[in-house]
Amino acid sequence: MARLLDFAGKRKAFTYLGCALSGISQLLSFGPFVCIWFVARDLIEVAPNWQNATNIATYGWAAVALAAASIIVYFCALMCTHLAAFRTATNMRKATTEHLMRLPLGFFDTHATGELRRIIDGCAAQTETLLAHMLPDCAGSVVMVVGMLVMLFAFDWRLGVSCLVAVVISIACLMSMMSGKGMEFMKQYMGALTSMNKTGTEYVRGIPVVKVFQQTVYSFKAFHDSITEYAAMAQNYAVNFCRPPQVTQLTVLNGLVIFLVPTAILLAPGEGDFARFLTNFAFYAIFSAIIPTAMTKLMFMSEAAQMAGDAMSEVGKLLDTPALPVPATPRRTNGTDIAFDNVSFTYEGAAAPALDGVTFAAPAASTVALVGPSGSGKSTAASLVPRFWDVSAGSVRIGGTDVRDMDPADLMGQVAFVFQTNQLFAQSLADNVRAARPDATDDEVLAALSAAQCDDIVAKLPQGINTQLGTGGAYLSGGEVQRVALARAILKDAPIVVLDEATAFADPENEALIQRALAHLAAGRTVLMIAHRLSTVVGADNIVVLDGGHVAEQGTHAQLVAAGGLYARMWGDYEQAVSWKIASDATKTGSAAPGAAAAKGGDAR
Ligand SMILES: Nc1ncnc2c1ncn2[C@@H]1O[C@H](COP(=O)(O)OP(=O)(O)OP(=O)(O)O)[C@@H](O)[C@H]1O
Repeated sequence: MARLLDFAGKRKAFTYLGCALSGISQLLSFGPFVCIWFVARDLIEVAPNWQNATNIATYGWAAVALAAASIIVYFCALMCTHLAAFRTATNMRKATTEHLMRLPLGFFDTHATGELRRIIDGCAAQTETLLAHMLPDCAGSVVMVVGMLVMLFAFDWRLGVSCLVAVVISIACLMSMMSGKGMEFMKQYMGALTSMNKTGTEYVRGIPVVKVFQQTVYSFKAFHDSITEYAAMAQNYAVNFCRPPQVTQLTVLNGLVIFLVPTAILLAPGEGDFARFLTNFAFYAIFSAIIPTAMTKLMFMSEAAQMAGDAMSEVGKLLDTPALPVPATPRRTNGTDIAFDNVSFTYEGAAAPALDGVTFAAPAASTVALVGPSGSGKSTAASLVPRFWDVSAGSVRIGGTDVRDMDPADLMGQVAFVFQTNQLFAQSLADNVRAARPDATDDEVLAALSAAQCDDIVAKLPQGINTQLGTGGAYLSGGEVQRVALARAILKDAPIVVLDEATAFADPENEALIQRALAHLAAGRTVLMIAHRLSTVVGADNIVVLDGGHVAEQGTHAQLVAAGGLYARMWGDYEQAVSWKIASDATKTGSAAPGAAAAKGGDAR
């Protein structure tokens, strides 16, 4: 609770004020019952001459005034706790989101999107209910229980004790549900909920695969299993664990009369002042109606506390995940050359290193290409430059400064990274490009788009750069998305550019445009690029060939082809593949009727 309330910042005081007001509201709510006792006493004293009871109206109005005051104070209490609860949830979401930004990328490989969404959003929402409603209700319930005990003994302690039996049984039932086993159940329940969220998100993302292969939800085994596990857990919790104590509690509370009536029948014969005794009995019979309300509030409070406790532990685990270390006294870099010095890197939990003793240099304003078979470590090497991960051994330096010694914001300012798969947000095209530099003007955005060969994209969008992209808006092809990503990198105007497979989704037409955009982006910058299509790296100043995490060879295209090593073999394979494609295109074009060949313009091209 202390850690939770810390998130409220200055609004923490509102929580305390809200709880105090809720307690006052409860005290005021006892008022009408006391008034009823006075009314009953006056009526019984003058019976059957009811007209002699003179203060009935006064007590009636007092009861109405106290009930109204209780409601108004409770409303104010909820206003206060809601103000604190919303701030707490907001600050929690901010803290977790900000912390995510500082975590190494590897964290996102081991934590699914659905799981993180539940922690950031779901957990904050879970604490909202506790702080906004349950906590003031709990404060009110505590006052209610204490007040109830005072009231129970104020008029006739023997009738009070008979009501108390139900309260004691009810509290025992609550305690049994909150016991060690109950907490364990709640943890498992929350775990099942998280797993369902996680696999559910993966399922939604995988729907295209499910549809293409004509599968059903049952074939998405992880999702199906998590639903059945959740259902079994919820049923087990509700039916086997909670039902016996709940049934006992509700029966006892709603059957208070079971204890009260026999006690009254036993005591009545020995009473000297029977009228007073009858008044007290009437009071207890009416007052006992609020006992179930108090106990139900306590029950909801205990459930909300368990859920908030679980939420806090999830949020705590996320916030305790170590962020990438930030240097105490960051060093600035003077140059834009990149140097890998004996770099080794092993993924968490992996048996073998992805990179082992990799050394190469990319002088300022040069273009260096990373090539090699699949899984040789190209993407891993590229990710070490902007510190998506930290090296296990050796160092990556920019302008002679180890990237780990640089201020992360400074490092990010120096490097533009174009990913293999690029994410466009459901915003306008302009805002998507502006993600690289939020203060860029429309003219600067247009210039970047034009340099990235996106003029045709802007021209075909109904509202130009202000057209909404994504759900409910315009859709772009893979190659077009790639060019927009290059526009982002151009707008960022960083001196170092890392390109991970920039032509991955390009058709021949798009590839030509992307190559032109790349030429624009590379001018005067240090470029580290990964490309599978070897044609795109022929002009690179240096080609580093990786194989199994080692540098197999490096040099210019001509030098490597002449050396007759791995690159020469890859180049040979590439040329063969291209000649096969040309041959198959020629066959297709040749065998088709002239009209069909014209219609198949794309193939002929
Ligand atoms: N997040 C990860 N966790 C564990 N191992 C990983 C992770 N990412 C990559 N690897 C492993 O590290 C090695 C290098 O992978 P990397 O993606 O850098 O290769 P690559 O040369 O870029 O491959 P490709 O050309 O297919 O994209 C591979 O053996 C891969 O299985």
